Amino acid sequence: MAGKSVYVAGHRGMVGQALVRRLEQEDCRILTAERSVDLREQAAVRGWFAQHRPDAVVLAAARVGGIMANQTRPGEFLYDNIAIAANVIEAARQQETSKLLFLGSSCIYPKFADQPIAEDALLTGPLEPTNEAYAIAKIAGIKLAAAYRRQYGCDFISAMPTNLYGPGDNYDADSSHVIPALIRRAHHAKAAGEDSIAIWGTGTPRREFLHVDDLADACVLLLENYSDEQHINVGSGKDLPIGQLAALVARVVGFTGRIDTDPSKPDGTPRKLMDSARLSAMGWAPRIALEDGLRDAYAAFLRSEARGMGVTPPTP
Ligand SMILES: NC(=O)C1=CN([C@@H]2O[C@H](COP(=O)(O)OP(=O)(O)OC[C@H]3O[C@@H](n4cnc5c(N)ncnc54)[C@H](OP(=O)(O)O)[C@@H]3O)[C@@H](O)[C@H]2O)C=CC1
Ligand SMILES: C[C@H]1O[C@H](OP(=O)(O)OP(=O)(O)OC[C@H]2O[C@@H](n3cnc4c(=O)[nH]c(N)nc43)[C@H](O)[C@@H]2O)[C@@H](O)[C@@H](O)C1=O
Repeated sequence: MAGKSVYVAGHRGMVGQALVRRLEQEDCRILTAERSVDLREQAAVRGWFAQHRPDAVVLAAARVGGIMANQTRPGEFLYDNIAIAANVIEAARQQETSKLLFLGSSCIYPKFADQPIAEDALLTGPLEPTNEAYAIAKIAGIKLAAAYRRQYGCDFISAMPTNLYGPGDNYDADSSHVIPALIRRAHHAKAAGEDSIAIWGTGTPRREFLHVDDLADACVLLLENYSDEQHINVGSGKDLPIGQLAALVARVVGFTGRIDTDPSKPDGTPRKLMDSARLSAMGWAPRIALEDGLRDAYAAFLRSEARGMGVTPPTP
């Protein structure tokens, strides 16, 4: 990284913000693009790359959302993510970018893959229907990076993060992932003195969570040390049922009421714990335990609520 220019695509998002925080500790120049550069537009992306010619790219821009957003807006998730991946990867090839890291997601794996899921489970079975569109776009991105390595010799690599959370998350009630949704719901129920909250689905699906700062460390390690076609899993190695997660979030937030389930909402895949042994062998390990990470995320939520209301945030 020393002396290189690194373009963080999607720097306003949760992962992009974490990457910028992490790259600020490196001897590199961070490049970002205005949001007016719509990465779905081929000419805009080509123009930006021709002007800035980054040495390295981390592709953390995507149409992202939780289970409900994925299920109800598959057209956007498929089109936007295919277009963003194709435009950025092709522009990087044209401008001879020396390193590119594409970010996929653990939802690329078959719904009933053996657990923990190793990288070679890709394309061995049917996908989870709630996020099939997003998964297909992400698989296309992995395959494009791999094909460009094979055909053109581009040093393009891919990482598959598990479910992420942390500062800068999306707290929208309908489109968010489970952790920000539960933080928000428990916080507002506590403030309103309500005696219960409901979680979507049955509470039995298991999920593996990783704090976004641990992902940023993994990305820098891969950028500096990894150069191969094989995509790399990035997970914490631990999962838990959503019902238990909800109890943990309630404890962190200080909500003491009942936690009900809402089986009319989708459960999604029953389990997607990844095998991250390849990355561990390179010397990476997560540093942030789930409960500590949830406290950090709740503090960030309080800061963002306070900014919205123009007041000083309370202590969590
Ligand atoms: N969050 C998670 O749990 C996981 C995320 N990932 C991957 O990590 C990456 C980042 O996700 P995350 O940070 O959570 O998502 P966010 O939604 O927080 O950030 C995505 C960023 O991409 C930008 N973006 C979206 N569309 C365009 C576009 N057409 N042109 C320019 N910029 C665009 C968004 O800008 P704007 O908001 O202005 O539209 C936003 O800043 C994605 O590739 C995602 O697939 C992988 C596994 C899990
Ligand atoms: C990262 C990953 O994110 C998405 O997949 P997902 O893992 O299913 O993500 P999720 O965080 O939205 O839900 C996790 C679990 O939690 C349950 N759940 C309970 N209560 C709420 C709730 O209030 N909101 C949400 N969103 N989920 C809830 C929910 O029913 C599910 O069982 C993919 O579409 C895809 O984008 C992807 O790759």
